[in-house]
Amino acid sequence: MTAPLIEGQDLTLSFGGEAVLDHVSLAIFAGEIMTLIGPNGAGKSTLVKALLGLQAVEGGRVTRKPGLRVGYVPQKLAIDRVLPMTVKRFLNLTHHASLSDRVDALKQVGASHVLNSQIGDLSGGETQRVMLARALLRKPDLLVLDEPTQGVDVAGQADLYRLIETIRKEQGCAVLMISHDLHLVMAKTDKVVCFNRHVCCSGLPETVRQHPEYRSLFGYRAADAIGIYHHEHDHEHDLSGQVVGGCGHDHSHDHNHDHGHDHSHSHHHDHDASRAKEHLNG
Ligand SMILES: Nc1ncnc2c1ncn2[C@@H]1O[C@H](COP(=O)(O)OP(=O)(O)OP(=O)(O)O)[C@@H](O)[C@H]1O
Repeated sequence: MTAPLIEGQDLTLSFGGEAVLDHVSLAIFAGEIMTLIGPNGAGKSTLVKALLGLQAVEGGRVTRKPGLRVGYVPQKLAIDRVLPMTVKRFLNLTHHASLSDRVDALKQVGASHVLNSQIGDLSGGETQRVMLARALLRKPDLLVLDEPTQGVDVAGQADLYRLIETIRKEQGCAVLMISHDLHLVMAKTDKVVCFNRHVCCSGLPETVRQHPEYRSLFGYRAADAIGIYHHEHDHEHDLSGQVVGGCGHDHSHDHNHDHGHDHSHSHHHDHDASRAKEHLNG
């Protein structure tokens, strides 16, 4: 097997005494689309930064292929949107690219029309495309996208995932993404890593969607992503609604766990089923 582009082995890191990376091992290989999913505060962005060498870890080792070129689109735009700046100029900020390269990069992401627009005037979808174009100017072996569809409406989200797939095909680059769009991820990813401070489960989307830890983390949204409703509980909740057992560490974070009542036994939830259907229909 060829060497991975990036490999993290047994990574550990704590913030304020709380483990954010708890013995995490992960490898990303050339040409694959890998998506990290997990609840808010699960440590996904921290893991990505650790893999890119932007965040120091306390234990473990990160190995990157020598000469690896990475195009990284972070979660938060580090530019002042009030500052007057055209897209043309923005694309030239971090490294100089010829005008024709900038025009080509915008064409690749279907955003040629914004070349002379002000950054602050772009829609959510256009902003994400410009950020992608900027990452592509590095001719990356690996594109790293932290929530590429933030600020983008539902129809636009599907378009963006299609675009990412096309870019992967045309450029032959690997893609490492963080996403909350479960159903789209399940359709457009080679490998899914379900993450909550440690790797809960990983593999093909079909494999992960069968996994009890995936279901326990995402509740009815997991069913939404599957397209059928069949919810089995493999874990229990304590009185405050925290998950006991299963993948759920005892964090004070939102687990996206949408159960307001106690159910410490295994059964099917009709009310959640109808909500999942509503979600699917609407
Ligand atoms: N530099 C830092 N110093 C202290 N705490 C941090 C730092 N970076 C992240 N954290 C904390 O670590 C935890 C994980 O954060 P992280 O942003 O990695 O989660 P995430 O899974 O990407 O979340 P989200 O889905 O909400 O973006 C959070 O509790 C966060 O507050």
